[in-house]
Amino acid sequence: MDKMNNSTTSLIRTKSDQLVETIAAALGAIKSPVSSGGDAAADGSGNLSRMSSRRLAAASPGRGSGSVGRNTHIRKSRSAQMKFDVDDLNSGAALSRASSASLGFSFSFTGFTVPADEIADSKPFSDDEIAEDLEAGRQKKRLQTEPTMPIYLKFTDVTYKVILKGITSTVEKDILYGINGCIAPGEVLALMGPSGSGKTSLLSLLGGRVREPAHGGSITYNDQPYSKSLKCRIGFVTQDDVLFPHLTVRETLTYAARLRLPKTLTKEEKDQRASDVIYELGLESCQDTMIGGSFVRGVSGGERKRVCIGNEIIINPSLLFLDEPTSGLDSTTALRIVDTLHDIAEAGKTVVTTIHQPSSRLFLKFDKLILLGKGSLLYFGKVSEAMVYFSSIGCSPLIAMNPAEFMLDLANGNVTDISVPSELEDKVQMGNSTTETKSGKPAPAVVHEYLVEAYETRVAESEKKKLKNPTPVDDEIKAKVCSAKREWGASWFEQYSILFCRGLKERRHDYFSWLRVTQVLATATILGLLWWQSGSNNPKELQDQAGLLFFIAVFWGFFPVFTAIFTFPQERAMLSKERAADMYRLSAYFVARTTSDLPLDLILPVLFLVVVYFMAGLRMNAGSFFLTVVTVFLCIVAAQGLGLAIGATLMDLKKATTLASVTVMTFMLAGGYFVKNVPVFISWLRYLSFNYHTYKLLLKVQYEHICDTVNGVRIDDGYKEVGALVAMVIGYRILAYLSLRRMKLQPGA
Ligand SMILES: Nc1ncnc2c1ncn2[C@@H]1O[C@H](COP(=O)(O)OP(=O)(O)OP(=O)(O)O)[C@@H](O)[C@H]1O
Repeated sequence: MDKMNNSTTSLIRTKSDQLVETIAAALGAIKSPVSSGGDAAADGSGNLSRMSSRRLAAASPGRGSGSVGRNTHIRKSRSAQMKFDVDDLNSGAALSRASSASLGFSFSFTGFTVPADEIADSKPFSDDEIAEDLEAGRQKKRLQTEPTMPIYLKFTDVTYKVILKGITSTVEKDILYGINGCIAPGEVLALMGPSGSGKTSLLSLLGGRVREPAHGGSITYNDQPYSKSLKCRIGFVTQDDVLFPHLTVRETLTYAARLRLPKTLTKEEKDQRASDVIYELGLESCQDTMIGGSFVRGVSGGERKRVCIGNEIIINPSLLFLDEPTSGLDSTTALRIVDTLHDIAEAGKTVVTTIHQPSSRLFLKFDKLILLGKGSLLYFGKVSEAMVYFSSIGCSPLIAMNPAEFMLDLANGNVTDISVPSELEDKVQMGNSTTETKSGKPAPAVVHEYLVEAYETRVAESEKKKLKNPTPVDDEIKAKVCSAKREWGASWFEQYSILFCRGLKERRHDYFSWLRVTQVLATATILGLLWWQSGSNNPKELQDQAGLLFFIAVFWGFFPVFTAIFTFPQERAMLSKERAADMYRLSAYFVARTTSDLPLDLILPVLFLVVVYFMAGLRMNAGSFFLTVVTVFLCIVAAQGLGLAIGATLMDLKKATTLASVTVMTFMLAGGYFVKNVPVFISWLRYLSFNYHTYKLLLKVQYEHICDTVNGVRIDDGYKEVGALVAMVIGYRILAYLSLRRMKLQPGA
């Protein structure tokens, strides 16, 4: 028997266990400056050992409870700190390898990763191997992420309401009613509840994503209120995957690293971090695949979700919020993602995630749980103690049931296959139709009321008292949270150039879209054929040719407006998300976004004019051709400005296209070709029309050497027209920029 035990033990003793012992001994000898001597070392090794064998422990509901007791979070956070101490000793590599090996998924927040199959081998370590590992760790130390600042998140009596503005009245809708809870570094908190129970709202509030003072109660980070400096310490993964569909996985993460990582890192170091994250999240095989979207096939849903998580963990956040990271994924992929979250938490981060219908295996992996029902708190505490709590209030499953399903049923007020306490049964027996359903079970509203009351009377007060205890962090760390200083990852010019390149890459398919090129060339050829070698030798010919010039002014005034309208409404979600994370200055984004389209704006009209100009036999000299190209270019940029301004102001494609079509039509009619004798009271309209100024300039370029007036339009020096177009180019863009500035960030974005 003993023999058998011994062999089993030796099998269970993996490389990590041996390493843990070695490191614990080393720690004991060296005495890390952060840990408090031998005790801390022992504690740390215990935790490290727990981490490496977490997979075994996670399967048990008792995980994180029992002997670990009330101080789990403090000890866990110590474990996280210990991890960094250990990393400092260059030994973290093998430890995290061992922990990821059991997941079959290579993840290490220390930056050292090795393919899972390489690690899975359970052959005991030799001393030489350990030395090699330590040596490797020393060599790769520069790849490590900097230690995370621990953040304890506490929230007390959090309420939230939205104001719904109707046509005649304004209604207030309560979303959350007095939610309490806390989470420490090293822990993963799950927010669970039926659809519409307020999970996303609570997550957005905790993540500092709700700006308006519509919420009550207190939310603190290391006992300090939210401040802008926290933005760069918070990662927020939204429910919808907001990514650029035409960028590859590597490009997405590289641009995020370049924009978000601090200026102290070089470009190479930032790119290396992106590579580390790709490796850590197991995205190597799809790193050069496009993300994809509704119209483009790309990476799978699980991979996309991991890219979203990578986008956030790349900044090494202290707090990571995730809105339904496992929705729509199969249970194995979901499990992988939750394992990843655990690995992230183990590195000293505080992780909060909403979760929808988890499997029982997945559910038991979380440390803490908040169960919401219609915006009220039904349970807050350890996951492992949730079932005990519900049975203590008289609610237990009558058949074998996934605990998450049982709790969601309760939160929905559905007590089929669930035993209810005598209090509720009594209400049913009284035969009141409002308290009883057809099946003789208490009505959902009654169950909800009972659960809310039970939590408030039995647990809420003692939990609130616990929340008043100060968090165990230094004043220096607390002060860092309050600092109002906002730090950009890159200078304005760097932000501009990164965003410019990203814009070019994202829209490269547009630039070389044969559809657009064909559209322009086909129109040009038809125009060339219709006006084939037209002359300007007599007034009739002149009038005919002026018609072509007017059409050119209208064509290049019309298209840019309608393409530019889509720019900001389409990128709204991305802009909201990136601005909420303070990734860049709005001005850098705006200038980059508007200038990255310019190359195409120049290529297409040149192609168009090369065909039309020579087919239609317009004035044959290089100067005239060049001035015609410049005029058309000015018209395009002015028209684009109008489109950008309309799109940014309305941020609604339907409204924007309606307004744009009316405006473009008005400008076209006021352009000076169709109506000559415009009434004085409306004649000012033409000065607002870019078609009018472009038409006048085109007439000047073609006919200034022949006549003073063409088709009723006077030809003068052209300065006014150029001035007006330049004013439009700038003015409309300023309007668009100001509209974007006042754009509200969407909560949860
Ligand atoms: N800005 C808003 N305007 C109107 N109603 C809102 C607003 N924000 C939230 N709500 C309402 O508040 C309730 C909670 O919404 P929330 O998105 O937080 O729920 P949820 O639990 O995350 O739901 P789901 O699981 O379906 O995503 C819902 O009834 C929702 O309609």
